[in-house]
This record gives sequence, structure tokens and C-alpha cells, in this order.
Amino acid sequence: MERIAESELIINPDGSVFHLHIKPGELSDRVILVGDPGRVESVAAFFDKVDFEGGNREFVWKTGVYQGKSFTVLSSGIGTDNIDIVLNELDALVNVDFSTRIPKKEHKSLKIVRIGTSGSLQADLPVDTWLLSEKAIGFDGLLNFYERRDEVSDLKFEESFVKSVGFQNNLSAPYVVNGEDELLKQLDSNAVIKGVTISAPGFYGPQGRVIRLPLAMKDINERITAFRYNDFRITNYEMECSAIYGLSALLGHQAATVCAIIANRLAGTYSKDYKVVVNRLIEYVLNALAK
Ligand SMILES: O=P(O)(O)O[C@H]1O[C@H](CO)[C@@H](O)[C@H]1O
Ligand SMILES: O=c1cc[nH]c(=O)[nH]1
Repeated sequence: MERIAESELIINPDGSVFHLHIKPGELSDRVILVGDPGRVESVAAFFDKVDFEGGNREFVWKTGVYQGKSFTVLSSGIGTDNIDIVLNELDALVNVDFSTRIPKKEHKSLKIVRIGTSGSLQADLPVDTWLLSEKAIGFDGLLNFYERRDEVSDLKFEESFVKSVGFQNNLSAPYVVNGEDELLKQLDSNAVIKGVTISAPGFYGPQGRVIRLPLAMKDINERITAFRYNDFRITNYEMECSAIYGLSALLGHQAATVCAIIANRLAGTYSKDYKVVVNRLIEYVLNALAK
């Protein structure tokens, strides 16, 4: 294996990885990813103890113990461009020897669960429900930069989606990737609803919101809500899941996403107190992973 140059994998003078400021050995195999840096404390509040903590920019993190199991909680900030940084640096921390800069022969697989917030695209998915993403559709184009993108994507779903919805061809080609089966099973129960999640490269236009700017694809959300592929329907919008699923599949990590629905786009409603719902979801996920 080739040595990775200083410019490609940047290691800080203290031995931590460039953006995340985590050192090898400070990361647990179970990673909870949240968008909001403030949510890191909400997760860590459940820990019995915190062993390591740090942060840089929007990447705030703590590694601790919950019910005898070690966890790292890390914030990604908003967007799949940040997920490119997060997934590549998490992978380097466990799969590259930082002293030689050479990828390790044996690859470690992390369990990565995103706990997020999201907007519903179906009338029967009201605010304050929990949505487990079986599949993610990336409107962001990130995965298209990586070789083997087709190997981890559901190409038939992609083709059907682009045709049925009439997706504009001057946008990035949507990619569709599954969450990891075993992890999805671990997080499944009557308390969650399973669905297909779109990760958009923006909160407004890319999710069909009009404040003052009209949309290029006028009735895009109506077409997305009506779209069916086999037994699948599209359930919700958020901004990170597609890249987490895509890069985890390419790098050999297990990934799943569960979101609290905080807005229903059809009903025009917004949660009265979504933080309470997110807090319950955090406890649910920690318990499922600590089993
Ligand atoms: O609450 P988080 O995890 O940040 O998730 C959602 O909220 C942000 C937008 O408000 C985006 O990051 C979206 O994915
Ligand atoms: O509608 C929503 C709500 C939360 N996060 C999103 O990205 N979209």
C-alpha cells in the first residue's frame, strides 16, 4: 500500500485529523452523528462518563460510555459536503496508520447512526414521528465523484425516479443507496416508520420551498409525493443521509439514519417542541445500540 502524502491526509501537529480534531484511539466503533453541534450535549447527557472530547468549527464531539458500551457523538453541521469530510476522516482514523500514513491491511467497520430532523412528504407522516431511512436519494451529487458509485447504488430505482418525476438534466444525477440491513433491523420497532429519504443540497429551493424565489421544477414535491417504485414511496427531506449511506457503503461501514419529523410539508405544520421528540429519539437509539 502506498504512503498517503501530507497534502492528502492532513494530520494536525497534535496527531489529530485535520477537521474533526480527533486522534486515533479517541474514537469509538459506535458513532452517533448529529447535524446540530448543540445536540452533542443532548446525547452526551445520557452517558455515564465522558473519556475524550474536543471540537473544531461545526465538528463538536465526545466519546463516552452508555450502559457499559462506548460511543462517540459527533456533529457534522449541515450538508453532504460536510459529510464528505466526516466520513473520510472517521474512516482514516480507524483504517489508516497515522504514524506511517499507510492504509491498514485489516479494515475496521464503524457503526454510524445519524439522529436528525426532517420534513415529511406524506400526509400520513405527521410531525413528531420518527422516520428510519431504508434508502436515501441524494440530490447533492457527492457520490458521483467516487469510482464504484454504481456498485453501491440502486440503479433501477434511480432510472425510474428520474423518468417519473421528470428530474431536470442540468442538476446532479440523483443516487440511491440503502442503509445497512443489520443496523436498520437493530433500530426498527413499532416506534419508528420506515421510508425513503431525500437528501437535498439546500433547505429552500432544493426542498421545493418558496419564500421569494420561484422554483425551476414547479410542482416537484407533488410529483415526489406521488412517486412509487415497487413497494417504496418517498417519505421525507433532510440534508445528510444520502452521503452517509453512499460513503459508508463504499468504505465498508454500517450506516443508518433516524429522524424526528419536525415539519409536514403537505399540511404546512411544524412541531410545537421538537427538542423533546429528539431527546426521546436519542434515548431510543442509544438503547437499541447498547443491547
Ligand atoms: O437537525 P439536523 O441533524 O441538522 O438535520 C436537518 O436539519 C438541518 C436543516 O435545518 C439539516 O442538517 C437537516 O438534515
Ligand atoms: O423540512 C425540513 C426539516 C428539517 N430539515 C430539513 O432538511 N428539512
